[in-house]
Amino acid sequence: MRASLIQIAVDEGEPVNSRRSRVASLVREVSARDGSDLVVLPELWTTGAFAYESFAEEAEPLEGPTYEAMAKAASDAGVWLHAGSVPERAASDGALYNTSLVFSPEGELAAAYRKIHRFGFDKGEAVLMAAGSQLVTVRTPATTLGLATCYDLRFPELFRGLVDAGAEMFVVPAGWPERRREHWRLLARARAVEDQVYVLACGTGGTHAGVPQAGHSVVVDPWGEVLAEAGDGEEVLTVDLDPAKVAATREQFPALKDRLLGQAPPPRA
Ligand SMILES: NC(=O)CCC(=O)C(=O)O
Repeated sequence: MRASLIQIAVDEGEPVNSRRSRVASLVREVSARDGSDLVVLPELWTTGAFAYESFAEEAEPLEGPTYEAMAKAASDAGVWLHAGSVPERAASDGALYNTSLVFSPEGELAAAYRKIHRFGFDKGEAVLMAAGSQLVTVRTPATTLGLATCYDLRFPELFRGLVDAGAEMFVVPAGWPERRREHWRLLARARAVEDQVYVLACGTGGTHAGVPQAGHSVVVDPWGEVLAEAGDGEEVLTVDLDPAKVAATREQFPALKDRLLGQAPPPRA
């Protein structure tokens, strides 16, 4: 299985419509050039994850312009496409969500994941957006993807939930800032090692809303080895993955079997 992560540079000088068509073209070009089975884009690449004032302005219904452009790009390219996330204005409750979209090679929506942990504490995304409440996995012919977004990476219990739901590959779009780049690199490897899965973590480059982005999209294997890592500009990482390595790693080093599943945690001394 071949995966390509497209680390987009999100700079505010580029209008959202131009970036949307540019990214759709990139999905087609990269898939054709590299023979990718799965293409991954970052979090909130239309606005930038820190461009809080643009969220409401650029919000889209689920089946909005980004959905349409990405569904078409996936079917034109014939790839599974994790299209990163969009600021979604929900038809049901009018709330704003940070929603990831995954399309099948036929251009059908395979899954939508609303980010559960919103970043910003008492400002930014944490107050502007509503929280998702459901774990989402996607069964593809090659593997089962577990979905998470950016700040979610700091919450290992979410990923354990995805493992229990059958995930073998975590796909994590992000808009992580340069200032905490080492947290990003560390946490991506930690999630891979503790859950014995592949981690495909795709961030943004560039600077928006005055926040330089970390870049450093990374692919980690179930043993914690970094298979590929980007720099801080716009860049494509293409990597061959062996889904069977997940089961092999879990058999060779069966630490997941030692979890205290269904038991209360040990009492305090
Ligand atoms: N967009 C985000 O979720 C940013 C997360 C972040 O900056 C951090 O966890 O640190």
